[in-house]
Amino acid sequence: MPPVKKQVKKRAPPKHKLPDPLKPGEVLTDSMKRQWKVGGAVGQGGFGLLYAASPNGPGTVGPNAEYVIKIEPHDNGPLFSEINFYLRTAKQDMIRDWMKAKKMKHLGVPRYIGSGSHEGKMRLRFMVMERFGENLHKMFESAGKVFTRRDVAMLAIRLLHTLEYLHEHQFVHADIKGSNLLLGFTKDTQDQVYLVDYGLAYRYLPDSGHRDYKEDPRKAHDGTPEFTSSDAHKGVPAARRGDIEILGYVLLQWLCGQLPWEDNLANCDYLRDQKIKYLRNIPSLLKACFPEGDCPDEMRKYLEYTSGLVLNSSRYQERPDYNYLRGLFTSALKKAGWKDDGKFDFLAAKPKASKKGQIKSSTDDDVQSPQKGRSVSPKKRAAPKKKAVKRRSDDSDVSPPPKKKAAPRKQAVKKRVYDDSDSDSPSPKPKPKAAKAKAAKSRKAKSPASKSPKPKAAAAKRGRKARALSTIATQTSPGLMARGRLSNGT
Ligand SMILES: Nc1ncnc2c1ncn2[C@@H]1O[C@H](COP(=O)(O)OP(=O)(O)OP(=O)(O)O)[C@@H](O)[C@H]1O
Repeated sequence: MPPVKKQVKKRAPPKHKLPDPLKPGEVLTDSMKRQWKVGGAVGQGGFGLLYAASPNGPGTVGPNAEYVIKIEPHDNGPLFSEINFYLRTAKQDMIRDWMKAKKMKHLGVPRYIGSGSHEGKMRLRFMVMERFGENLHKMFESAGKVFTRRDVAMLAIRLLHTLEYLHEHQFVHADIKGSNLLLGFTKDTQDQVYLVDYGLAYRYLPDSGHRDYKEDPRKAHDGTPEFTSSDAHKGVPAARRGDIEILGYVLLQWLCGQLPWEDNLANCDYLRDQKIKYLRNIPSLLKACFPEGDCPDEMRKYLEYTSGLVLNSSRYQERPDYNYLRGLFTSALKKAGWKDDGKFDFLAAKPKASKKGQIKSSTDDDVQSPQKGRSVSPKKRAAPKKKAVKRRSDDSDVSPPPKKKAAPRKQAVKKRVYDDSDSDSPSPKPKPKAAKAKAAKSRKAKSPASKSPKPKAAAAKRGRKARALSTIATQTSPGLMARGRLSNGT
């Protein structure tokens, strides 16, 4: 891993505003005239708020309410994009029909429930969603920054189903990562994993046909730095192969603990070059991630497939072979004698559920490594500073934010800064060797030959660091954008 330490110029986040908080008991009426009563706050995004909610009725909204309402100021962009995605892609009957046709019990795409505008002190846009539980990034941290091979295989199968659905409905997600993957809310639904946050979702296949391969440095590096695709690093419109690549990095990180380029997340050109370098030489990527040579075969094959797909610009519009990729993981499970029962090993490492089975919110306490029962200090495990750049899809069925907010080029940028600092100081250095050794031990413990017990140590969860996020919302018009070219290695 080269010790790259280039100076990074950071752009200041664009100005944005958070919505005024809603009062518990406030009633919102959606575009179908259904009324929703707001309960307590359950989350905060970059510049939106989430509340528990129930259909309007007598009494207050309880802690186990089945819905959440996400609100943003009306002239912000991301929620506008998200609602557009949900309306086109995630209507309940669409998802039901797909699952029926594929004989599936679960699909990790949240159903569209409703949306609307609300006039209060400030004009708000809101969306009603099903309520979900804990996110996989927190689970990953609680599990000592490594998931077992069995868990990764079960997750990969579910996520490839989810991506296939999105892709077959003309969209790519473009920001797949643990913090956007939520488990079901109740104990009974914790085998279900939902992909949320469609603020970056992109309609790669509009009615006019698949987008063209066009590099544009001005749009480069959208997404979450460590995971985003080579195409995104070059400013190429997001396509299906990008989601496959991003998922590959996420799975790889879950298995080995840390990606080789996490030493300099602030430098997006470095990340692009590293990813392309390693894609051209998968054995070197595996060596960097698994120094003990214990990379699961299914992961190696997944990466080899991804490399072929991504490094060849003539395969930009290709439909990924979801069956082949899922088959890698189902065969691995079968070969090892593991059942795909959705009973994730990492759940055994998670703090106890509350009385009614809901997952408790996280704390900033130390996290115990379930594999070793060892405590890992928060300092060592602090996430490096990361930010995701978001650009809105340009097809919409909902009324767009007002034009006064639009930038001249009609493009939306949703910029996310993890951690509460926006300083230019370099990211905290990860500890590659320790993480890799831990990951190797965990993989061994879960190898087909061994039958080690599931981790029992109750792990306290750490709270996520505060985030700052900004958006300028506008309409994107790729045809108007100038076409720059970077060396792309294709
Ligand atoms: N349906 C849901 N049920 C429960 N919690 C949710 C749901 N959707 C999102 N959350 C949680 O709310 C928080 C913010 O949600 P989300 O990521 O969608 O917002 P955002 O504005 O896109 O934020 P960011 O992109 O900065 O993460 C996250 O912590 C997420 O885990």
